[in-house]
Amino acid sequence: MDRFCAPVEVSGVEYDSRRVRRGDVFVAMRGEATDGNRYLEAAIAKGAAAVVTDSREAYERLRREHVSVGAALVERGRRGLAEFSATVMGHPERGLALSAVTGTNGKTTTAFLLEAMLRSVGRMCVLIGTIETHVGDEVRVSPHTTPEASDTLRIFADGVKVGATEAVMEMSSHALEQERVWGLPVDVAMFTNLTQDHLDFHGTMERYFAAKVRLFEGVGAAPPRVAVINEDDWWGGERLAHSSLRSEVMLYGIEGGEYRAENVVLRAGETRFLIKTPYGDAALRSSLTGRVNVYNLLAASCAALARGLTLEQVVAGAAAGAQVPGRFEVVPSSNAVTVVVDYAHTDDALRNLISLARELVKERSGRVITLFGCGGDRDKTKRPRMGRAAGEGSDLVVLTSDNPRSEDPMMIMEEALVGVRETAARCIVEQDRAAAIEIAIHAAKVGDIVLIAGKGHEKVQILRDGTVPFDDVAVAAGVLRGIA
Ligand SMILES: CC(=O)N[C@H]1[C@@H](OP(=O)(O)OP(=O)(O)OC[C@H]2O[C@@H](n3ccc(=O)[nH]c3=O)[C@H](O)[C@@H]2O)O[C@H](CO)[C@@H](O)[C@@H]1O[C@H](C)C(=O)N[C@@H](C)C(=O)N[C@H](CCC(=O)O)C(=O)O
Ligand SMILES: Nc1ncnc2c1ncn2[C@@H]1O[C@H](COP(=O)(O)OP(=O)(O)OP(=O)(O)O)[C@@H](O)[C@H]1O
Ligand SMILES: N[C@H](CCC[C@H](N)C(=O)O)C(=O)O
Ligand SMILES: [Mg+2]
Repeated sequence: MDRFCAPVEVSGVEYDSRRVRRGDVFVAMRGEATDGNRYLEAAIAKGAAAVVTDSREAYERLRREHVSVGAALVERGRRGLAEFSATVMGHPERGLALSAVTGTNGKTTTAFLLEAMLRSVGRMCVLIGTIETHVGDEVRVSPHTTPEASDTLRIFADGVKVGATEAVMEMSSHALEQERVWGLPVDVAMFTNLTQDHLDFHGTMERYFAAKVRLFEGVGAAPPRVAVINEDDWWGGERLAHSSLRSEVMLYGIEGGEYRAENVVLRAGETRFLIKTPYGDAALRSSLTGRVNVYNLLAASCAALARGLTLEQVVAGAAAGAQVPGRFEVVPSSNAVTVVVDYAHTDDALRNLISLARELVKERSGRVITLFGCGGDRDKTKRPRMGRAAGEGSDLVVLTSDNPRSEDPMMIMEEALVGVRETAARCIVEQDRAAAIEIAIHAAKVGDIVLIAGKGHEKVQILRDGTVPFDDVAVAAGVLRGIA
């Protein structure tokens, strides 16, 4: 890396020219949609004191045309962003013990559970993930599941300031691949599972897996001290656990694993099992619903043990962990129809969700009605797979829009319909999500369950013409009130 060629005092580090403030270092990075180097002048006009760039051409231009602005050339923008941010902020990452979770599904839930366990023994935490960001008791919005390094470090710094000692964060495959997490010293790393998603970005399952594996190799930092891995998942048990890990390994599962759930009892609003560990066994109870949450509870329990909690503290913390917004969230109603909002947006998650619903309605001979859509500007190959998964277990499918983003919603639904048509399920297609929710709930009879999948906690719908407020729980509650 070339050194700054002008002596500068800097106040902060920023990678988006639109957010630069006077005295900041602007890190210009080449991206997929655009190139931060196009915005050098904009950043300087806003008062950038120095520019770090990953483009030699831009660096030369800076030295010629902006002699009063500091300049540095780095090989990779995101690494530069992480390293400059950590230096400027005085290394807040060193003040927190970091637990990180990756995997296709279950990251948010596992992170919430671990945070609840750590809090239950009085440890103050930072939490970074899809739904929201926590700095101790303060709740902030999360624009991304895993932020860029400068944003993460700022959150960490705020956490350290208010006395946090632990951080729990989701590390998405995008973030691992792009090295948004460069230099973060992970103490405990968790792998939940790998099933198909994001192939638009990663291309193949092997490359998607390779991105997840980076968490266990260390991204610009030492490998994690402890690796917590789902042994029942093929990619976890057969591949990751057998790779050359340099961490202490904790394997969990229901079928396998040294940390194992036995005598599993699943009911609506209650999950109980015996957690068997090398430290002894304990009865664990949680208000979360479904087999997938047994896995999330096991992952969080292993991580909490690795962070020094006793098994008694872990089970007490699991009992204290509350509902995760938009994850098997039952919409309150006085009606005899059960309506559930869930964030299932892959075929695997839909299949798990539907089989859980099927179990729950079995005794009362109810039907399963599944509403879903597929996100635009995301993996197209998962659309027919999601359609097939929805159709296979449901009595009725209501196919609608999720977040179409820049795409034509009708085209997205056509692609999903291909999969539904391979099954025997009856299918109603309604592009307007609110109208579709109404159709699904009105189609339900006493004893039925209506699954509203895909958007979970989200409070907006992203359409081609803009982003509009939208909340599955609120819409469903409104429909239920209307028929109460
Ligand atoms: C595919 C992807 O991950 N893209 C993210 C990535 O974009 P990129 O590297 O291609 O950057 P770019 O948009 O080309 O811009 C290049 C640079 O120019 C800068 N810029 C751009 C415009 C401008 O006016 N000024 C300026 O300085 C940008 O800030 C950036 O530094 O870096 C950008 C800056 O942080 C993100 O906004 C962008 O998220 C897009 C919007 C996105 O939708 N990301 C999703 C897919 C994502 O990351 N999701 C995962 C969770 C997925 C999951 O596991 O389910 C997540 O961690 O949130
Ligand atoms: N351990 C699990 N295994 C499989 N499916 C799961 C698991 N946990 C949750 N799910 C399903 O996946 C959905 C999303 O769960 P969660 O938000 O915890 O995952 P995530 O990995 O954070 O997802 P995202 O990458 O979109 O943020 C849930 O609503 C549920 O349907
Ligand atoms: N983190 C995931 C969330 C998908 C949620 C679903 N509602 C959609 O918009 O596809 C993604 O960005 O792919
Ligand atoms: Mg998440």
